[in-house]
Amino acid sequence: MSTASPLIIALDYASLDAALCMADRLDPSRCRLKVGKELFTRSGPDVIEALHGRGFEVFLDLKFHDIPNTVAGAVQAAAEQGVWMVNVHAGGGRRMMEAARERLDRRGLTMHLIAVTVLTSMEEADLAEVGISATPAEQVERLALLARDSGMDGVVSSAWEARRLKELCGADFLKVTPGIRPGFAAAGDQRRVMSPADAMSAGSTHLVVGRPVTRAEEPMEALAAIEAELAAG
Ligand SMILES: O=C(O)c1cc(=O)[nH]c(=O)n1[C@@H]1O[C@H](COP(=O)(O)O)[C@@H](O)[C@H]1O
Repeated sequence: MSTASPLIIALDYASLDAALCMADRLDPSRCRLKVGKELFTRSGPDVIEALHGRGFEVFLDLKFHDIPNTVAGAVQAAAEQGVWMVNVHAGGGRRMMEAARERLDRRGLTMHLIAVTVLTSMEEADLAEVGISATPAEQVERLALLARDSGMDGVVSSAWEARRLKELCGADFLKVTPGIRPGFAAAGDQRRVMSPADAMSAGSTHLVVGRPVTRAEEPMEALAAIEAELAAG
């Protein structure tokens, strides 16, 4: 089932059963689901098949970062499982991203292919420690332009960079932003958070939301509250 909703709910669970329990409480016409490293490492492709069987589109968030041929193969494998979106690390460089794009194009595989810029958990001091003297905002801009020029459909960044990325890369370039906190939710361990409505008006095209929905007593009520915040703008 395809949905027009910008909401992607992060299924951050340690078992297939727990993830499917949550999926069964959500509506595939009102959100997509994100499967990350922990769940996929435990469950393997079974989780993707099970979510597809329930009508959900899946964002496979494995943040591939390796030599070009290896990443191209991994991206091909994701596309052949019918995944809606997959991501790689823009830090893997132009040749890696181009190889992934070329592999999909050559096989006629359609799937959104996006690149992670700077993780929302990283601050300027963390970048300095790995030899990057730019600020997070500067580094996000640099990697977003590289990702666009290397054939990516969009990037993952914090919503705080979305406005600038829209100016630089256009409205159609996907801007998938985690760190979203509706009015009713606590920031928790996220540092650079933004409300759903502010993130959309800044230029985000998709909002990744985890705990505000998955830890709510009634996940669909939490999702409806986010939809109401979006509608109120
Ligand atoms: O790639 C991601 O989805 C991601 C990138 C990033 O920079 N920061 C970030 O929080 N995420 C993911 O977004 C989700 C946020 O979940 P909550 O903080 O519970 O809303 C988690 O699954 C994170 O792994």
